[in-house]
This record gives sequence, C-alpha cells and structure tokens, in this order.
Amino acid sequence: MSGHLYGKTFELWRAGCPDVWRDYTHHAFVEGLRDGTLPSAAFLHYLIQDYVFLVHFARAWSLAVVKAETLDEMKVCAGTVDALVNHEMTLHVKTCAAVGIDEATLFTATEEFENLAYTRYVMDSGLQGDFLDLMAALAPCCFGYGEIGQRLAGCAAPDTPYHGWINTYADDDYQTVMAAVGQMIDHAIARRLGDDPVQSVRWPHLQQRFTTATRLEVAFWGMGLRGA
Ligand SMILES: Cc1ncc(C[n+]2csc(CCO)c2C)c(N)n1
Repeated sequence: MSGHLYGKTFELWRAGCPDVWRDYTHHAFVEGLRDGTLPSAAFLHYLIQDYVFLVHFARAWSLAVVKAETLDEMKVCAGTVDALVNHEMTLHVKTCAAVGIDEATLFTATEEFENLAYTRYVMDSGLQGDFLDLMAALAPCCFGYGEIGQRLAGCAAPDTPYHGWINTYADDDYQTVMAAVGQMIDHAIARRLGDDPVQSVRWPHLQQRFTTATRLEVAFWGMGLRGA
C-alpha cells in the first residue's frame, strides 16, 4: 500500500478502522468509476454535490489556517485551500459546463443530507476542537482519494469515461500536495502529543474523528449511487 507516502499518523488512523476504510476506498461507486459501469446520471449527481462539498471543505481548511500554530502548518493548509478552489473544482466546473450546468447553479445546489452531515461534522471538529481534531476529520478525504486515484490509474478499464476524474486524483501534483499534508500532520502530532502519540489520552478521540469522517465518506458514495 502507498500509506507511508502520506505519513505514519495516517497509517495508524487507517489501521484503526480497516473495515470502514475498505468500504470507503473499494465502494461500488469507486468500482463503477474504474470499470466504467457507473451510470452517468449518478456521476453527475455526485459531482454537483461534490462541488458544494468542496466549497465547505475550503472553509474548513481555511479554519485550519486560523487554528495553526506554526508557519509551516499555515503554508500547507493555505496551499490546500488554493488547490481546492483553483484546481480540484475546475474538474467539477468543466464537466458540468459540458452538460449545460453553469457554476452559479452548482454553487446554489441543494445539499443532500449526507453532504450536509459530512461537511458540517468536519467544520464542528475544528470549532469544538483544536488543530489536531480538525486534521483527524480532514484526513480521510485527502488520503482516501489519493489511494483511490493511484489504484484506479493502474487498473481502470481503458474505455471508462471517468479517466478525467481518475487523473485529477492520480496526478503527480495532487499526490505531492497530499504527501505534504501527511508530513505536516506527522509534525503537528509530534509537536502537540510527543513521540508516542498513541499513548496520549487524546488518541482515541482523534481516532474516532478519523473513523467518523471515513463513515461519512462511505455515506457520500452511497448518496451518489442513489442518484438525484
Ligand atoms: C466526498 C469527497 N471526499 C474527498 C474528496 C477529495 N478532496 C476533497 S478536499 C481535498 C483536499 C485538497 O484537495 C480532497 C483530496 C472529494 N472531492 N469529495
């Protein structure tokens, strides 16, 4: 697995919820992207919801800039805000424009409950908790899509219509940003919890935030499959 790419904290968190992690990264929606059998209506429904999701994730990463304690943490989090609003969302805008949905419509799309629950859970992790609580809730999105993108780039059906989506997450620049996020989280953990973070009283709470966010990712794929 590519886990070490994204740091040792991520490896511990992933190992703390192996079943739900697999449900997320090998979901039927993901396999439909890989083999091309995902109905285009389901993909479009997902993508419109995901645009709104990214708007709120950009807010959450911006909150991480506010909660950061070092300039390095600020740089990585601000870089992620930039990657989100100026790069990742381009996929959504272009794909939707091609079927006649403009960006203003995307921005005001009605959120499905699974979408609402996930983004507001992450925001609350940062509002109620500190920088680490927020990172634990943000981590599954980054590293899960990183793993999915890498795996699908190596085994997707040549004729799947979803290469654009796969390439967005398999892309070297994207993988580099995610590796930087993983390193930053390792440093943030060491700075606040010391060298043996698993022994900290905070560890079970951080693991629970990571696991909950991963369950919310599984629900998000399910929302996509259900369609509009
Ligand atoms: C439901 C859902 N989960 C994760 C991602 C991927 N993602 C969202 S924000 C971010 C960090 C910076 O780009 C990443 C990787 C997505 N698009 N939609």
